[in-house]
Amino acid sequence: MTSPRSVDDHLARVLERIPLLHPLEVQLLEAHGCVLAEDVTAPTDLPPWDNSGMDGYAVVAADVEHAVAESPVVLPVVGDVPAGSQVSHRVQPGQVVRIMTGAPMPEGADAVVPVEWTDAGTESVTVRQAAALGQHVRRRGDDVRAGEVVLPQGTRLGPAHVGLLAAVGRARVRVHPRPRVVIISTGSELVEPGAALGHGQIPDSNGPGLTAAAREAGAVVYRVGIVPDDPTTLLSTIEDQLVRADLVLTTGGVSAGAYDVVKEVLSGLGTVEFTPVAMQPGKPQGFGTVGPDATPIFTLPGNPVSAHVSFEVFVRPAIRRMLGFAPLQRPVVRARSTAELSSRPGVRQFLRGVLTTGADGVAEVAPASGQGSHLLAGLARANALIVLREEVEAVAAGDEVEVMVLERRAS
Ligand SMILES: Nc1nc2c(c(=O)[nH]1)N[C@H]1C(S)=C(S)[C@@H](COP(=O)(O)OP(=O)(O)OC[C@H]3O[C@@H](n4cnc5c(N)ncnc54)[C@H](O)[C@@H]3O)O[C@H]1N2
Ligand code: MOO
Ligand SMILES: [Mg+2]
Repeated sequence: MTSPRSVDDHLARVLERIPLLHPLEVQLLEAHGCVLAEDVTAPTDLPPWDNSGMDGYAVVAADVEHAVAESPVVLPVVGDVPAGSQVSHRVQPGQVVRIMTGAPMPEGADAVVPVEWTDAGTESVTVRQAAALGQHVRRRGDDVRAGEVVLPQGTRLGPAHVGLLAAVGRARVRVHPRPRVVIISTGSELVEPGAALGHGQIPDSNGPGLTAAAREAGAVVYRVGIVPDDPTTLLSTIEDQLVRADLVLTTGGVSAGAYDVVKEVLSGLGTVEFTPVAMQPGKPQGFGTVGPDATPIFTLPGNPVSAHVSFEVFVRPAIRRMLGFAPLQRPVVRARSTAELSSRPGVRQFLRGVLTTGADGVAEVAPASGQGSHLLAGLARANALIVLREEVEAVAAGDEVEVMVLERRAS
């Protein structure tokens, strides 16, 4: 039996073989959540022209400088500029134009009197309060200057970035695209969730669970479904799926069982290596590339918790690398353990944990009940993984431990 590799060594070998996906031009909304692969410059100033910051009246500030409630100034309204109006107006001293928020300032006007400071007149208006020079005028270019890089390459596009791209007139943009991940659950005991169960059968929970995990990590996921423990079917399924995959994930069939067909089929195909990793759960791991395009493939262990933990430790960083994200890992914090813990030396232990803030404001983590690799409900209760590194053998209650924070929050 091959001697186990460390988690760090296995992860490094995996990441060496994971490419950053080539940039593609995609529709603006498809780019949401992706990493920008170009510097985006603004073709024009933003705002593109001076405009009103208030619904009110565009005035010459000097005309209203003495306006007060007891001695208002009355001026003729010579035009009306709703937002979107394409008519250009001009204001001469002694005149005003009614204007709405966002509408272009008429030539000659240099301040806006909000409607609340007036009688809201349409033929003439009574102004009861002075507007200072430039007041409530939003200047051309005060947000963005023409030619300015508004978003540099490498920006991960969140909602405000998508809005800004639209504001500078971009309908398409170059990004590192989402990797297409194919997920195959292997096991002759598996049936689709919801189907009637015969003796010895269980629903496929890895397929849906890892589909959700890969989506959350930013991938586009094709869940192929269930493949029985039959080498021919498995081989043809993998070969068929390669055309649409940037990454393949299988679960099950990689341990020491008589029907562990993933190992059997992939050992003779591509460069897949089956190496135990010194971790618990998640010991049996396989990784390599298959097919003409050297598509990376992970063969994850079948036990549901082992599959999810392996995803967190190896697959999620790989998906993030393809997307161009940094950092690749989940955030790690230190927290006080509420319980005594133990771990085998030389093995990195990942315990499901519930991370909270203690009464004294210090982060505190409690092991979620049950740590067996088949106990999925315990994983669903957890919002963190307690990481006991190789050199750790025992943790006393109250000691600090390393905690990998999962995005899910305990309710
Ligand atoms: N003799 C040995 N037996 C096992 C060893 C070992 O070293 N020697 N390792 C154990 C460890 S650790 C793990 S982890 C598992 C990994 O096994 P496989 O990857 O070969 O997975 P299977 O045997 O196919 O399934 C294991 C377990 O998980 C259930 N399973 C599988 N796929 C799914 C799915 N899609 N949804 C829900 N549940 C699934 C399956 O029914 C089994 O109960 O091997 C240990 N054994
Ligand atoms: O290493 Mo296995 O992944 O415990 O259950
Ligand atoms: Mg097995």
